[in-house]
Amino acid sequence: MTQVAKIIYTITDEAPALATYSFLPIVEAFSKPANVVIETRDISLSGRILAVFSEYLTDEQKVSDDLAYLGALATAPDANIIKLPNVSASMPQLTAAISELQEKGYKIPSYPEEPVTDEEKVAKAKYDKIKGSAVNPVLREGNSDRRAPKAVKEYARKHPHSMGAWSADSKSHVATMSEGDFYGSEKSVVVEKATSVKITFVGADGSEKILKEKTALKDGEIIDSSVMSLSKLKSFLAKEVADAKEKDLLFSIHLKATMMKVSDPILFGAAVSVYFKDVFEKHAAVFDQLNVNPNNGVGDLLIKLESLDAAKKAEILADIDAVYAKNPALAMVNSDKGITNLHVPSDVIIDASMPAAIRTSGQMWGPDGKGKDTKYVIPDRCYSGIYQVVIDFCKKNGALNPVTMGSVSNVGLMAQAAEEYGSHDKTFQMSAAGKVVVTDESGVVLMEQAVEAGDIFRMCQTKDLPIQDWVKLAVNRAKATGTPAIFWLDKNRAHDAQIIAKVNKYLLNHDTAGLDIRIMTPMEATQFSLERIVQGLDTISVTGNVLRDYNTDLFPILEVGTSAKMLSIVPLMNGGGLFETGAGGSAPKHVQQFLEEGYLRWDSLGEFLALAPSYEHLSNTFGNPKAQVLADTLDEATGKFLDNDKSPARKVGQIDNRGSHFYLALYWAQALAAQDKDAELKAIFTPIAAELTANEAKIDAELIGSQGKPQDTGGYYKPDFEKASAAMRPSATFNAILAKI
Ligand SMILES: NC(=O)C1=CN([C@@H]2O[C@H](COP(=O)(O)OP(=O)(O)OC[C@H]3O[C@@H](n4cnc5c(N)ncnc54)[C@H](OP(=O)(O)O)[C@@H]3O)[C@@H](O)[C@H]2O)C=CC1
Ligand SMILES: O=C(O)CCC(=O)C(=O)O
Ligand SMILES: [Mg+2]
Repeated sequence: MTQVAKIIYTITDEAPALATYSFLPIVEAFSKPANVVIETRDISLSGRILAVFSEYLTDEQKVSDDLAYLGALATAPDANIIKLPNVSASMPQLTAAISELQEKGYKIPSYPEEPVTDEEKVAKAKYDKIKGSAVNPVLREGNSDRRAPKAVKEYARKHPHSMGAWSADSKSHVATMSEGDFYGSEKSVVVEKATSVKITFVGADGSEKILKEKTALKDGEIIDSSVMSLSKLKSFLAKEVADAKEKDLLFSIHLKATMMKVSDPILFGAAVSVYFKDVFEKHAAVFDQLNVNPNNGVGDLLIKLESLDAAKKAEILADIDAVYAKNPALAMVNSDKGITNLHVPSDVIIDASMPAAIRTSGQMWGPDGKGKDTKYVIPDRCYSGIYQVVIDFCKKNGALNPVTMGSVSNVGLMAQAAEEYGSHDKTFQMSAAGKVVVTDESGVVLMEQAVEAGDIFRMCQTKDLPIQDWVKLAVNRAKATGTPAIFWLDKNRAHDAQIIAKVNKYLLNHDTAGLDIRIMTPMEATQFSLERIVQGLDTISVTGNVLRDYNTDLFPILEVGTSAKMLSIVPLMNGGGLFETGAGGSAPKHVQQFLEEGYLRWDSLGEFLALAPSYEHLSNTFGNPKAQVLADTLDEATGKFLDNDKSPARKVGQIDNRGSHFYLALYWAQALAAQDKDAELKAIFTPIAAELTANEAKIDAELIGSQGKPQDTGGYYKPDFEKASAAMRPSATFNAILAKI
């Protein structure tokens, strides 16, 4: 164990990174008198790019590989990490970040789309590792416990967010495949003893190609394989495009192209190429020349058209317009700017996009900027059914009511890259027909899947110790709350059947007398939880990694308006603590608003909620009672913050993120001044609280006064520290008081 009681605060991207310029100085100031050191580690997209391309940089430009450091730390017993959301980059985000860094004088290579030289091949491999959800799987050496704290739930009951009314004859629905998907093809095996497996493609002509030489497996590990048929996917999509047109619905597709960085961009690209079939067929030669890849969306296509001569460009744009006229209208991401659901693969991320639509009467926005019933295309059947159950429930019972509804918390199996979210290095698109074979060390065939050219083969791993830990966490939460805990598992899925056997086995290790623990299919569990929710009753959802992600946006967005207000704890399996903030992402829309209007809507409640258990954990691991005082007073301050409604509003002239930080600091200092557990902290914070209280109106005026004009942070993916700090800390009075601590 190291001697210094240390919390690592992560530097990330977009809105949470901006918030950090204002909030971190407060955290540092309040921690210092309690002998708690706050260190930062940069896991932003730009930081991660620079860390792995050192050889292209000058000595001054080189940075340390903080993600590697944190990955190792996460397995240490004294780890204490506050993890803010970071960008899980899609291709368009990655290329934008690379360009920004190049413009700033970093001589890193561009993304080699078609690498030829060895150097290009290495660069592409490095970028592909940075792409997508590259941070969370590294840090998540534990399972997840996410819930809306009582104070947050009470706040929502007192200040209910808007909920769009539901009509019984809403035509909105989920469209999902009936065959040829991952669900339909899944095979699963448990290896009793540690071994390693090889994944090989065997062509119809008998030729062999090793897809992955070696994947190490531990005792009792579950492995699965499944296939998405590209031809069945495309015919399904074509049928749904036609059906949306006939039923006069908006067409939308909901995927997780960030976290599922290999498979889902291909699914997204299939939707783009099916919807815009006429354009892609007619202009195939030009698109080939321009390196157009439908997986990167229409946005990327439009950028590439810029390099054509005016006549050719006009012709293609006219053909695109003809497609819009012929096909159903697309759901919009931003109707003012003409950005559709098919523009950017990372603009529509299922965990946030589906609940947002359900909250808005089951509608999305059409090209005319008006809400309209929508077809929600979620190709694979594994989890799509839960959203249809919620839609049916709202059609029958009307919108849920935040004032009276209960809560669905989550205990999620996540540790050690569990299930689909760890499958990237074992996911491949097939270039020819044949079969994919998974063999163990002794050459025994464990699984075999038939494939056609274009199909996606995927293998997942789920380790046994994380499953044991997850079952334990579920039992502990059920005991602590007296609430039913439902395992969302479908015995008809090969993978889930293996998990069910392990759950039944490991539940026997615990005293479950008097607890209500059940196993239901995801669709049954959704129905059961909703029936309870409308009676004001709580239910724990105990789920695998994907449903952990989906449920921790779905229920919070309906219950408390946003997943930003979630407590999100990851008890690391080796004893450390990872405290994630909220359950949502990096809210790119908020950055745009800040740059244009000087108003930052990001709600840091997730950061406040994460920090308290982090201090508490630190107090326990390092025997530092002052840290416990910080935790208790921070909780008190957060309660008062909610009572007094000091979260950011939405518009210029009202309190924003920076104002919310001031109020938290004010209430925190007041709570530290009022407590009697630690005389030293009381003495330090009494004058600070008095000064903050006396200057409340002045500070508030300085903060509000800075709003309403464009801001310069010196960069999007790599802001300039001085400029961003100045923009985020505009109250000289507040800064001067903080400096006195
Ligand atoms: N843990 C992580 O690291 C995660 C990272 N991401 C990444 O975030 C980026 C954007 O993803 P996206 O799906 O758009 O998700 P976001 O959560 O960033 O945005 C969706 C919407 O959620 C609301 N929201 C989320 N957090 C807050 C907050 N703290 N305060 C106020 N509102 C909030 C806003 O909604 P409204 O406008 O309705 O108020 C926002 O526009 C992607 O790059 C993605 O990879 C996504 C999820 C998790
Ligand atoms: O890692 C990511 O890309 C997103 C994570 C996420 O959405 C979640 O854990 O809720
Ligand atoms: Mg999520």
